[in-house]
Amino acid sequence: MSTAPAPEPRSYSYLGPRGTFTEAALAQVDEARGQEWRSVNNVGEALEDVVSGRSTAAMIAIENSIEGGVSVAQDALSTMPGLRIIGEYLVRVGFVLVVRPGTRLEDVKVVAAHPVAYAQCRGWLDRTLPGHAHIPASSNVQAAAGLLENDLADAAVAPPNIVDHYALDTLAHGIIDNPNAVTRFVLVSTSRELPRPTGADKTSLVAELPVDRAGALLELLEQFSTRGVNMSLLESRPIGDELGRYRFIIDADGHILDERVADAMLGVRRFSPSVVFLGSYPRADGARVSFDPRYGDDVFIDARDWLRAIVSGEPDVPPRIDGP
Ligand SMILES: O=C(O)C(=O)C[C@]1(C(=O)O)C=C[C@@H](O)C=C1
Repeated sequence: MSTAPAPEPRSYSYLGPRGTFTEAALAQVDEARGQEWRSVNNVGEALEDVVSGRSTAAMIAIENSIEGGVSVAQDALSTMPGLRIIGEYLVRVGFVLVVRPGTRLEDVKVVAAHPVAYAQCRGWLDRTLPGHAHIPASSNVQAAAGLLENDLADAAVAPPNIVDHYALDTLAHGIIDNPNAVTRFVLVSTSRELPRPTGADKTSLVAELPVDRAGALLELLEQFSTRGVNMSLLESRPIGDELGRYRFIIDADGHILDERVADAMLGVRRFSPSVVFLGSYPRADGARVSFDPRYGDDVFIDARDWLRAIVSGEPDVPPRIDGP
């Protein structure tokens, strides 16, 4: 009797050290349980692990409800070839201010924080510690761990459970400017296999505009609106080669195997000098995509069959009785 081959061991890279929100996002991935987890120092290293084959996939933060897009992640996904988003995960975030035991609030002059975390606590920090200086840290947990490694900073912005792991004192709880803050994470791999459509999917892409063409951005947006495809994210990032050149990061509702999304992608490809498909994957919130029946799969298929019949000289395809 032949037995099925054992599944290949997998490894997952994430921004460490242990205790980061990125680790909490990875903990939501069923297939990652019991597999190797590689703690790395930044998003570039996590994605490099995937490209080089050291890791099967990497979890990276892509957007925060207060700070917006995580630019380092958006830029890396736009420029490193061969990467695909295969899953999306949400983590509610909150922060405390921690210090070495004995430090008082009035002693705090320098605060270590991950830039995205700092931006989310900026209002509280400016009000409570006017004139403080900020030292960027590679992650929220590293900001806190660094307090015990050197005295470059007096305090750190860190996740609420940090004192369970490090001998630090909490000076203030709930320092985030909006208590409902959420960070969106994506799982990235080099797999060419498309996650199957679920009816609650998202498609991510990056597109550049034709140079110096009036209305080019409107034309990009029309590729989606004329196919009834809703966009949930549109952000611009500088391409970097000269002033005034931008690429657009787009999240659209639906899966590339949905006819209306595929047709919109063909439109973008015809119009944009550079378009990168980043993936179609299930939405973390599970919200089903709603769209006008005029943009259902059957309408696109019918139109294609009609055209094919004309071109190949086949008998006329009868008109759609429920036509748009
Ligand atoms: O994962 C962590 O804990 C991080 O420090 C990273 C990160 C990010 O890269 O945006 C993740 C979530 C928070 O909103 C702030 C920072």
